[in-house]
Amino acid sequence: MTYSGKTLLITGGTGSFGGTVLEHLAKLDFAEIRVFSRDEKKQDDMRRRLADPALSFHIGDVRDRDAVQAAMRGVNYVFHAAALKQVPSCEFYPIEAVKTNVLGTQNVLLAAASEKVARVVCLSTDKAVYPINAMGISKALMEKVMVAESRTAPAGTVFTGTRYGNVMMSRGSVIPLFIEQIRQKKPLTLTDPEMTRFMMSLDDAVELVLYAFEHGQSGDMYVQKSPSATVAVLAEAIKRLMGVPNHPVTVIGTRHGEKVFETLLSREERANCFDQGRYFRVPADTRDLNYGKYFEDGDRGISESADYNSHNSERLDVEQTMALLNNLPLFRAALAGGELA
Ligand SMILES: O=c1ccn([C@@H]2O[C@H](COP(=O)(O)OP(=O)(O)O[C@H]3O[C@H](CO)[C@H](O)[C@H](O)[C@H]3O)[C@@H](O)[C@H]2O)c(=O)[nH]1
Repeated sequence: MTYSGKTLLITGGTGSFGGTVLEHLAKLDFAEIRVFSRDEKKQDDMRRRLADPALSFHIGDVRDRDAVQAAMRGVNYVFHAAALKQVPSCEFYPIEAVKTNVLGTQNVLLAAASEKVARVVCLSTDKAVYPINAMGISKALMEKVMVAESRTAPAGTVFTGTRYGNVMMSRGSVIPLFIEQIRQKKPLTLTDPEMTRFMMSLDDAVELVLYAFEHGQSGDMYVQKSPSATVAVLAEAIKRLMGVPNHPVTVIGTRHGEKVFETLLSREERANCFDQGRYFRVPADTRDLNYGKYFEDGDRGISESADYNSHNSERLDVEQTMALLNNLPLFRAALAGGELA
């Protein structure tokens, strides 16, 4: 596809997703890329760092429909990345998660529909599937809002979503934490050695969003097939790569709001999705609101299906996890003594 003359808006564009997607987009020839976010300092840092005349910066909050609408004028495409995504803060302030993740998404989609935007991709997380914490619950509702709005969107406006798992080396996540603990000669704090997580790089996450952007039909959710690792394997891989195989480990137990594994596709979604090689496409549920059917028609496919989770996906061993980590520029920079994000 050619994007010359087109304008893209990225909500939450100063975050780690925004920074990486902009590197990928530089090759795609957009006329203008608008970054919409709340923090003027982060915008100013990004403006200086990238010094790109195609980039423009818009201060605003997705909770504010007028601000979203104003930023959306003349826009062709939207990546909706703005979110409250930290599990503990959403746990203590669930209504704040609803305001940003649910109502904010509705604002983005309604503004996009009224401004005749061609495509919107909403970013979600594996924590939205069988959710147990407020962050995951709010993201699950966000996905429902995306699918519901896709049903009534005007012709020519396509809403899609992506769901991805843990992004390795992302700010505040376990890998930089373990690196820091090794640097400070403190024991690694393992929650539960058998706990598993999907392992994705930031580039994988960006490629998934670009795939949904280019191929998605309205109401589709896209998921990337991802390998997973236990926390014990991850810790072992980091210790070996940092040359301290005997570094001590303490098991601290499961944290507030944490699951022993994450799920990228529910049983029902897996029964109804399309396998597209690297990705699964989950089409929108096109059943109507006919409760008679709901009580009379079951689906054997669902009964026989299993969900796609980090316990039953391809499991990485220590060597494979080391290879994956070694492929991450941010990890290699950290090994060389660089600053952690
Ligand atoms: O000291 C620690 C911290 C984490 N872990 C384990 O490492 C895995 C990954 O933990 P992260 O904190 O990196 O990732 P989470 O799956 O907990 O979720 C993270 O990613 C989410 C986005 O999907 C949110 O941003 C959330 O707040 C953030 O913690 C988990 O099994 C966790 O139990 C440890 O063993 N020890």
